[in-house]
Amino acid sequence: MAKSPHMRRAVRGLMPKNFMKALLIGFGNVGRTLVEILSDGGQYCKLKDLNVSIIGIITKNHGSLVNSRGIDLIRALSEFRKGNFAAANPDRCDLDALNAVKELEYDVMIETSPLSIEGKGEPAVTYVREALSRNCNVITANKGPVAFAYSELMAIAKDKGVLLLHEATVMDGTPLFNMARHCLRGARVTSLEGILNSTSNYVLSMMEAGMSMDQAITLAQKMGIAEKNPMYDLEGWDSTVKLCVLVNALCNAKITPFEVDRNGITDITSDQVQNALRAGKHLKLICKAKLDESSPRAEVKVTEVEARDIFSTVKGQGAMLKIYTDIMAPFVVSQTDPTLPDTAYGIINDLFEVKDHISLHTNKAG
Ligand SMILES: NC(=O)C1=CN([C@@H]2O[C@H](COP(=O)(O)OP(=O)(O)OC[C@H]3O[C@@H](n4cnc5c(N)ncnc54)[C@H](OP(=O)(O)O)[C@@H]3O)[C@@H](O)[C@H]2O)C=CC1
Ligand SMILES: N[C@@H](CC=O)C(=O)O
Repeated sequence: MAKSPHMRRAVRGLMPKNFMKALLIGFGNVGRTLVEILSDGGQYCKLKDLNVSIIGIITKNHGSLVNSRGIDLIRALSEFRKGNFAAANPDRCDLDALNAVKELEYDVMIETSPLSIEGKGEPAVTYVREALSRNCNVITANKGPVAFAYSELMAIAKDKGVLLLHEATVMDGTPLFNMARHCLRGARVTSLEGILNSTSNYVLSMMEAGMSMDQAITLAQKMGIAEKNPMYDLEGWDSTVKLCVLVNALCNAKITPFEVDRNGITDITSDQVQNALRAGKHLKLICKAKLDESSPRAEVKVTEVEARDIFSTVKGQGAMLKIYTDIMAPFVVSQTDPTLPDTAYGIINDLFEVKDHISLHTNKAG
């Protein structure tokens, strides 16, 4: 591959040998939180062995930073807090995501651009496909690629001998896909049931406490947990894509979001929430998938759950997944009050997996 100006960019600082080079697509709530944690030298002592260096940060409207020897992350964060990467930053450039994915040299691409339902996961599906095709590992927090193109992308990853990981896509950093990969071997997942969207559960909980839907949505946006387009949360799309990721990854089945029978919480009124509460019940956006037949059946629906139902214990932005298998009795994975560091941790956990993979397999074409 010809060396582009971005690859020859000025060398500042020293990147020790064996550092994993990461290209970060997106520098929003998730991307920035990840960088804050990675750049916070002393606080997280168990991260010191990760040895990751971010060589590119790409945004859509806020410019990009590229340095093949590693970006100064503290400077990037501090400049971005003032609104943008500074024009005086020697790493600043206008490289867009597709060209960055195609041109730069990196070991792992981290995808944190927004979910797109209308675009069926694009342009992130293309970014992931391009990175995998270049023998690069991929970690995505964006659910689009794994909800819309799971089998195609996994086949490329397998063919190239690289990893496509997505722990942060469902229940943030809660070890769900890692757990399934290592601890569900030999068991067939037959059904899934869960509350998977933090924002809608938060909104319903706040409406129980007397807040209006609009006030609650504004708070969820301030917390950084709502999608860029919050209607994806409220109309059940985010739950739907998460359910698809779970079905595709845990059940080895093929499903895309448009095959899910979906509704959301947009039409739910405060009166309905309060009436349920008076009857000792709670309104919850419940996701269900059944894998018994040849093609999976999946739905996302507002459901009145009894106080004794385990899903009624999911408060605020919490989430819960009940997993049914052919061998064991159903078990539950639950998450309390996740915030952005939880999502960033999902990516960090995947980075450790990529690091191990790279040290085991040295078949990167370069
Ligand atoms: N927030 C959360 O709690 C969680 C989010 N996720 C997922 O993680 C992803 C990121 O979420 P979040 O950080 O909150 O989103 P934000 O909207 O805060 O940030 C998105 C970032 O992606 C950039 N971007 C937008 N379009 C493109 C594009 N076409 N190519 C390259 N970069 C692009 C944006 O740049 P610019 O600002 O310049 O437009 C911005 O830097 C989403 O897919 C979301 O579903 C997953 C788990 C939890
Ligand atoms: N918008 C999502 C963020 C995490 O995936 C949610 O509310 O759950």
